[in-house]
Amino acid sequence: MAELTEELSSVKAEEPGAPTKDVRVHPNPDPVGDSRAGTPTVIVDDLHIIYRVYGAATEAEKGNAANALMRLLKRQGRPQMKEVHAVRGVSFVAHHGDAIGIIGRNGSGKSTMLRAIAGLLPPHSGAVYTDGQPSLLGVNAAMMRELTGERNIVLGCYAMGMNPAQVKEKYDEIVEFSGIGEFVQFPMSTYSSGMGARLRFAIASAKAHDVLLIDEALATGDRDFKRKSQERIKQMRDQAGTVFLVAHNLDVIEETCNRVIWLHKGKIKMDGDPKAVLAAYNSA
Ligand SMILES: Nc1ncnc2c1ncn2[C@@H]1O[C@H](COP(=O)(O)OP(=O)(O)OP(=O)(O)O)[C@@H](O)[C@H]1O
Repeated sequence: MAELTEELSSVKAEEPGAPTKDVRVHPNPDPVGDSRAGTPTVIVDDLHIIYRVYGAATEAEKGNAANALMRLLKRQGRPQMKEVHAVRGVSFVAHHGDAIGIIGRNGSGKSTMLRAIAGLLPPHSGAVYTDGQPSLLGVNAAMMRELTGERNIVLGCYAMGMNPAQVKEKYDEIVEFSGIGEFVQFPMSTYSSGMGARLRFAIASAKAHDVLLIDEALATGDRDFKRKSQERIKQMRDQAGTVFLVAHNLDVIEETCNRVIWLHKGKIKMDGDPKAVLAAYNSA
């Protein structure tokens, strides 16, 4: 309970029955200009996410005649459900104006945690509280590959809640930012993975987001695009948005984020200043 600050108490007081322990509050070390900057925007409280995989069998349970006979004799069905405990008791508080890098080895739970913050995965236990609507921009963000870039821009903008006049106003800027040029008239199935990623980011970032979750979407862009996208993330922070960035490219994390969370086997191994966390991660 020592780690629970007054700030968090006041936010969580509005949630009847909300758990009040094991939440780490991290002060924003680099607050930006907006008056909301520094106030909590995402609270993750002792979050556990468990996937259930049906029909998965261990080596020992795999289908051989002896195992099948034993199951028949014991009147058991096929090997049942397996559980993957992907996020194991994660707690932290993010603030308006934060850009938080999430790092960790393959399978450490980064994407799972982002999907849970976006509300796409229900917690097994614990909770996620958000101020504003989180938007997840991932490698597989919904785009229609058979449609042109142009159609995807229009549909993507509508999906983010823009009206036709706003789409018209933003269209040229999105094409310009994505740098895909005349390819905007081509089906997205003809795009390289970098071009697709640039267009996705250009569409998603055309709107101000309370909480934008970016999962490896910047990984395939070239240097020029990385610079532009980092500049745009900075603008979002200035507008008091909160950005979460999952990336294996640690340079992008270091240049873009004011805070880094290192996940290891579903738990937070370290949380703090990017330089310190990245140094520890690199020497692990
Ligand atoms: N849909 C799913 N069903 C079952 N298990 C899953 C599913 N998605 C992820 N997992 C498991 O959850 C754990 C965490 O996976 P996750 O994708 O969140 O890790 P990650 O840190 O994002 O990995 P990477 O760096 O490889 O993208 C892994 O053990 C993975 O096998």
